[in-house]
Amino acid sequence: MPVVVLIGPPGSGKSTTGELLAERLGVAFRDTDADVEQVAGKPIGEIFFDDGEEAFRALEAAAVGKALAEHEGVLSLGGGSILDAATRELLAGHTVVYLKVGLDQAVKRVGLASARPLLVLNPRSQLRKLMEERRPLYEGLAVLTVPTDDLEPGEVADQIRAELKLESE
Ligand SMILES: Nc1ncnc2c1ncn2[C@@H]1O[C@H](COP(=O)(O)OP(=O)(O)OP(=O)(O)O)[C@@H](O)[C@H]1O
Ligand SMILES: O=C(O)C1=C[C@@H](O)[C@@H](O)[C@H](O)C1
Ligand SMILES: [Mg+2]
Repeated sequence: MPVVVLIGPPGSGKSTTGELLAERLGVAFRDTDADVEQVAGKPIGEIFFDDGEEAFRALEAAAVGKALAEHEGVLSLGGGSILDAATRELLAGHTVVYLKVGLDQAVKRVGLASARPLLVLNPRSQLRKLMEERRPLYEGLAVLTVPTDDLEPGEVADQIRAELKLESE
């Protein structure tokens, strides 16, 4: 079972913070977005473009199920993976941490990073919509919520360690 499962919208820092947290705990890091890309043999943007979001979500649900079953370290989930009801059920009993981010910060952060297929056109209004839709799902799944707006990724990682009393291996 993963030590910690990170959830949150695009730009919340799941990949960045997850990698740092794993490093500090001395455990492996895994990101289901990378798992999906490996299975599909192409980047997420191309999966959306060639096969559509539904096909991506099916690959994602399978990747999350597999990672939850076999990964022992820190696991970051794709931002929209919690839209799937079966995935939400699988997350029960896991140490799920919600990385919370405000709209302004999220817009800034995704603007800095590589293209995200759902945010190509008008990232601010797309992000606002998906954050509003998903907030109750993220909140309902989390055993810990960390507001990240005023923290560096390393500080977020340290807060998770402290709040969950996680020891390095
Ligand atoms: N706490 C933070 N403070 C400042 N910048 C951050 C923070 N967390 C992440 N970032 C930056 O924001 C960008 C997006 O972060 P990251 O890719 O980790 O988000 P994500 O939650 O994994 O997004 P996605 O759902 O699209 O995979 C990166 O450029 C990263 O360096
Ligand atoms: O929030 C989302 O729906 C997404 C987030 C990313 O992690 C990727 O899984 C993909 O870009 C979709
Ligand atoms: Mg990510």
